[in-house]
Amino acid sequence: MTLVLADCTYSYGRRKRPVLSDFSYALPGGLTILLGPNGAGKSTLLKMSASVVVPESGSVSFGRLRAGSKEFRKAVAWMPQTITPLASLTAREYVAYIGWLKGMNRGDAWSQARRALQRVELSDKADERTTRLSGGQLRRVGVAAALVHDARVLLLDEPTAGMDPRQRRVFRDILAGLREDVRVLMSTHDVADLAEEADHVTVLEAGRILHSGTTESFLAHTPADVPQGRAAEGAYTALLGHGEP
Ligand SMILES: Nc1ncnc2c1ncn2[C@@H]1O[C@H](COP(=O)(O)OP(=O)(O)OP(=O)(O)O)[C@@H](O)[C@H]1O
Repeated sequence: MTLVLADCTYSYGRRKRPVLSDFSYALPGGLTILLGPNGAGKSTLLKMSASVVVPESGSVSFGRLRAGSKEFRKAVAWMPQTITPLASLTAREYVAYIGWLKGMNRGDAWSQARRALQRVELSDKADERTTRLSGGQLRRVGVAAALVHDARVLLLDEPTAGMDPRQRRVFRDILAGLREDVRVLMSTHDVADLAEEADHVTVLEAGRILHSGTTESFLAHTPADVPQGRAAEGAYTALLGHGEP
């Protein structure tokens, strides 16, 4: 059972050209990295998959769960690209609030928020107002919020942006420690980020899938003259034929 987008079209405003047109995608198992240049449609794809925005046509589902249903909301977690700090909420309250929005009862949301903050090593900031956190700390609050309700699909929009190297390591360990049946789709501009851990790579350009397959099949695009350690970058550049990560 997986997350499936079938023939989805979405545009920001009636007169705008669709960002995604008749777009179909089935999220593979394990960890999938979503790559693509600025404006390719990665955030839009993640938002549509999370049912945060609704396609004009087509459908989004997770097994028998239709996007928008309460069960779908519980099963699918989304971490936005920008975590908006709220002066009235501490880190723990923020994470618990997301848990509550996802259908947890207040008690569970409160206790699981503590545990989720522990996982991102932010226990010492649990009672700090979110407006007083650094950019990297806020992203970790975002990761904790995505983890709090034990979702079966995690949709993460540039989760590692702004994280220091130690926190990236912690994040990798979190991914490695997820239950085997949890599927993750995460966007990143750091092409080498998680290239070793990822099971699959999907590359978007201008709303189209340029490549979607195993990490091995992605790395097979690496030109022969690319130095060691830069294979992922080489494969990405070769696939795009141009362009920056
Ligand atoms: N709220 C919005 N209103 C209007 N247009 C938007 C909005 N959000 C995104 N777009 C447009 O939709 C297209 C895809 O944007 P999207 O954010 O999905 O790309 P992305 O691949 O995530 O980019 P980035 O790597 O810069 O985060 C872009 O052309 C962008 O200008």
